Order: sequence, then C-alpha cells, then structure tokens
Amino acid sequence: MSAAAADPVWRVGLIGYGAIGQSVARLLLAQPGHALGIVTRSVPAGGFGPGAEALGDLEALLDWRPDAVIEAASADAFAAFAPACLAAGIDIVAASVGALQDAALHERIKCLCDRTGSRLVVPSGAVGGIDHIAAAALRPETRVTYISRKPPAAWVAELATLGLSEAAQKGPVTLFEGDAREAAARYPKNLNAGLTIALAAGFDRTSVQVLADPAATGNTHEIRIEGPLGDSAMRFCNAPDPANPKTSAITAYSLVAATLRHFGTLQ
Ligand SMILES: NC(=O)C1=CN([C@@H]2O[C@H](COP(=O)(O)OP(=O)(O)OC[C@H]3O[C@@H](n4cnc5c(N)ncnc54)[C@H](O)[C@@H]3O)[C@@H](O)[C@H]2O)C=CC1
Ligand SMILES: O=C([O-])CC(=O)C(=O)O
Repeated sequence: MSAAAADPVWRVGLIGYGAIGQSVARLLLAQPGHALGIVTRSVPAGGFGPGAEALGDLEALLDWRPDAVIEAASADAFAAFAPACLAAGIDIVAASVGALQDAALHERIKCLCDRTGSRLVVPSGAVGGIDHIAAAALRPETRVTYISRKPPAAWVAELATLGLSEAAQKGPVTLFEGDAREAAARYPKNLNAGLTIALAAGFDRTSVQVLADPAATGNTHEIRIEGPLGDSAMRFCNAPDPANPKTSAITAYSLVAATLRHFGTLQ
C-alpha cells in the first residue's frame, strides 16, 4: 500500500476508457481510498473528475507506481502492457484474457509471474462459477461445454464479413464450434469468456460453440460441466453494456470486485 495506515489509498492503473473502462472508473472511484491513473487514447473534454488522472503511455503508467493495474482495452493492449507490468512486479487484473490464446504470450506471462512473484488475476468477467469449474476439473474425466449466444447486434461487423447478416435476422447462425483458443483467436472481442472457462477447465477438455441468435434477449452464456463429481449447468443472461453490445455490463463489475478482493484480506 502506498500511503500511511491513517490515509490508505490504493493506486490503481486502468488501461482503456471504453465501455468497461468508464464503468470501472465510476465504480472504483465510488469506493473510498482508491486513486486511478488512466491510460486512454482520448481524455474526455471535462477530464476524469476527482481521484483520477490521465497517464500518457506504458512508461507513464509504470512511473506512476500503481499497486495494481486493470486492463480493459483489447487483446493487443493486453499483449503490450501485461508483460511489462508483471515484469515490474505489478499485478494485473485483465479483461482481454482471450489474448492468452497465443501460447507463446501465455508462456511468457507464466515465466514472468514465476520470476517476479507478480500475478495475472483472471476475473470471472461475463460469466461465473469459475471456482466450481476448476474444482470439477481436478478430475481429469471432467468435460466442459460452453455456448455463447448473443443477439446479431453484438456481431454486426463479423456477420457482414461472413455475408450472414440477413440469415442472422431469421434464425440462429453458428459462427464457431471448436476449442477455446481458436474461438478467442477468431473473435478476440467476443470470446474472452471461453478462454476464462478453458483456463479453469483445461484447454483439451473445453468445447466452445458460438451463435448469433435473433431470439437471444441478452448476452447469454451457457456452461455445462459433466464428470465423476456430478453434472452441472450454469446460464448467465447478461444485459449488454449500453456503450458496447458485444460486452456484458456485468464485466466491469467483475473487474472491480476482483480488484477489491485482491486488495482485501479474504481471498
Ligand atoms: N473477460 C470477459 O469476460 C470480457 C472481456 N471483454 C474485453 O474487454 C475489453 C474492453 O471491452 P470494452 O470496454 O467493451 O471495449 P470498448 O471497445 O468499448 O473499449 C475499449 C477501449 O480501449 C481502448 N484501447 C484499445 N487499445 C488500447 C491501448 N493499447 N491503449 C489505450 N487504450 C486502448 C479503445 O480505444 C477503447 O476506447 C475488450 O478486449 C473485450 O473483448 C469484454 C467483455 C467480457
Ligand atoms: O461480455 C460478454 O458477454 C462476453 C464477451 O464479450 C467476451 O467473452 O469477450
């Protein structure tokens, strides 16, 4: 902690100020004892308000000496910032964990954490029950199926590229079936949840299906776990973030909850 016990302030770096970043800033600054240093491509005209300041780049972020960093930007930003933060001994709570589909980057992150003692915190993000999945996966027979089902509004550019915009207005369109790494590689803005689940379950035991479905009322995530410890099913029907229909609004809350837990005494 960076301040005396009488006046505790956690210094939190934030990368990205889009749908998730803006909600994270609002939620975290409403908590007592948190200061934010924000790396963003454009600072709002009125600034960020009390408790937050703009940081120009990675160097400025490291110089600001954050206690932890929240990444809420993109897979590219994760690849550019996370290794440097971990190498400097700064823990990072990341949204764009789909970037770990890159096996070389994943290995580099693990080596940096081993060497420095810093940690990559993977929040539950748009889904939940990750602890349950990790527990069940201690039995190697366990298999996990993840189905991502979002309205076509979350897939506008991808459906247009595939020439499927019209079909997706009439009924469900399967955009992908396979493993979590390939899903995140193909759709880096929509399949971080699949990677989060596979990190808990094991890549070889997780299968992923991705649908654009006009009947979906929200960003829906279905997870089925089958194994010797039992069969379970979880379903999350999330409200999309008003600023980005690909993103479930709860993701920002998950990042903030994970950060508060990280600083807290109960893990
Ligand atoms: N883990 C999970 O369950 C989930 C993860 N995500 C991921 O979270 C990330 C953020 O999502 P949203 O806020 O909805 O996206 P967004 O597109 O609304 O905002 C991202 C912001 O980050 C900025 N940005 C991108 N690269 C940057 C860089 N190198 N430096 C500074 N700023 C940069 C962009 O300009 C944009 O303003 C995305 O990678 C998204 O795929 C989204 C939903 C769920
Ligand atoms: O927010 C969601 O519903 C899930 C998402 O975009 C992702 O996993 O990248």
